[in-house]
Order: sequence, then C-alpha cells, then structure tokens
Amino acid sequence: MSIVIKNLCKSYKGNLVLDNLNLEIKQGSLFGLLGPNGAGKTTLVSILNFLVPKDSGTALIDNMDLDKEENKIKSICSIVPQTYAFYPKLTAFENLEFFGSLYGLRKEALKKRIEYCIEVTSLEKYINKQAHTFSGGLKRRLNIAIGLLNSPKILYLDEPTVGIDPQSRKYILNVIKKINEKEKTTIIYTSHYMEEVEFLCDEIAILDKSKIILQEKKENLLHKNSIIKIKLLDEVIEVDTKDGFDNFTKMIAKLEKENKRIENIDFGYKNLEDMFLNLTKQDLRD
Ligand SMILES: Nc1ncnc2c1ncn2[C@@H]1O[C@H](COP(=O)(O)OP(=O)(O)OP(=O)(O)O)[C@@H](O)[C@H]1O
Repeated sequence: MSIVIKNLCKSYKGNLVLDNLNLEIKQGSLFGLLGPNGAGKTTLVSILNFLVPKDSGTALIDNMDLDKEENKIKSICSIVPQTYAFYPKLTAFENLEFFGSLYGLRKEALKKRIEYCIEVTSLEKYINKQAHTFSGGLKRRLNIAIGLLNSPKILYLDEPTVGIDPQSRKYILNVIKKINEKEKTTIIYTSHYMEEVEFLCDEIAILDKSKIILQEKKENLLHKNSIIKIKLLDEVIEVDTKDGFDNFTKMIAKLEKENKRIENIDFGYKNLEDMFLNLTKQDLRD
C-alpha cells in the first residue's frame, strides 16, 4: 500500500504550511516523519485522512486518487491521533465495541477483532475499566487498539508516545514493530523523539518550513554517520568507521608519514538528533 504525494499545498489563512510537497512512501515501510513544532506533520497526515482539505496537489494511496476514492481509501487506512480519541466514561471494551461497529463490524467478526486488538496492546486486565481511570501509557495503548480495529493496511501514528514513561514507550514501539512485521502494515510515524525514530523506522523524512528537506533510508543515514572526512589541501579523504576506528588511525599515520598536511577533520553527525538539528538549524520554532 504505497503513498505517492505530488505538489501538495496547504495554507491556513495565508500561512503556507505545505508548499508543493512531494513524498513517496513504499508499501510495508515503517516510515518516520520528523519535523520541528509547526512544520506541518499533523496537517499532512490529516489531509491524507480526509480530516483537513488540501488546497492543491495530488495523492495516490495504493494507486487510489485521494480526490476520487474517499470511501475506499478510508477503508484501508487508520489514524491514531495525537489526542486521545475515545470516550473517557466508557470502558476500554465498550470503546472498542463502539468504534468497531462504526467500521461495520458485527457479532463474531467484531468480537474476534476486538480480541486481537486487546491482545496486541496487552489490555486484557483493563478492558472493563473506564478509560478515564487509565494511566497515560494505557490511554495511548487504547488509542492504538482503536486504530487497529479496521485491520488497516496503512496506519498513521501521530506522536503516539507523547507524555508517557520510558517503559510504556518501549512497549508501544515494540507493538508498532510487531504490527509492521506481522501484518505488513505500512506505518507512518510522526515523532519528536529521534531515538524512537532511529530504533523504529526503516526510512526517514524531515519536514521543515513547509518542504521535505531530507528523505533517506535509515541504513544510509547511519552509514553517513560513520564517515569521517579528512580534508587535505587539495583532496578530501573519506574513512568509514562503522567497524571501528582502526581505519581512521591508520589513515592518519599514513598521512603523517607522507607529510600531508591535514586542513580539517569532519566527524559527521553524532546521531539522528545531531543531523536533525543541523539540517533544521537550531532556532526555536513557535
Ligand atoms: N486549523 C488550523 N488553523 C490555523 N492554523 C493551523 C491549523 N492547524 C495547524 N495550523 C498551523 O499550521 C502549522 C502546522 O501545524 P501542524 O500541527 O501541522 O504542525 P506539526 O508539525 O504537526 O507540529 P507539532 O510537532 O507541534 O505537532 C502551524 O503553524 C500551526 O499553527
């Protein structure tokens, strides 16, 4: 279930949020969408889920046109929003039953799907408790369980680990990995937590100032991280240190022996966060 976005534009009252945005997400990908506050991540995800209208541009979801196949697209997609999307006074089970019935699930099919969603998110002990009594981590898990009810082929998760402790975060990340691996669900994951995205995603894009400023496979990004550039007077030597620093120390010794003068050494980005801050610059966003 691939996603192909072309020249997507969106403004809110003259404030340009998405400017001719182009993006491709492959089927089965665990795709990390990063960006500073206000970059437009939620707007993009909301447009793809018919929650916000676009101004112009096209999007194909599994080869279906966003402008023409709303119902079919809705039937294969699901969004787990940043905010809690359930009724606090209902129990977890009642919430799942209610939202499952909105998807047209009935009787045995509904029961089976609810059981699956409860199992994946380990909510067994809490299904008869009212949702407002849940901890932050449990609320997030219930949000995800609801998002899985329609067996989505594409699942959008908008900052699903905000405000929860490291244990719950780790648990939720593993749940998401499992869904991607077992059900081959394409996952679009927005987050501010770089280490989460580094752990979870196989491809990463950064949205900043209304454009995609980087899209790369994670392995390529990590490979770039391991490259040290030694700048001489008239050449740049790249040393890959992914297997350790032996190559680097050998190269330095060789250059010394050859009496080559080193002008500068660029150690690259320390990690994804370092790269993110470098690319999006460090100024504070509103
Ligand atoms: N309904 C709206 N009306 C007017 N402006 C909006 C609306 N929704 C979002 N915006 C503005 O659009 C810009 C992008 O917001 P959006 O929520 O899409 O960004 P984001 O990348 O998801 O941010 P965050 O990481 O803080 O959640 C922001 O400047 C925001 O203030």
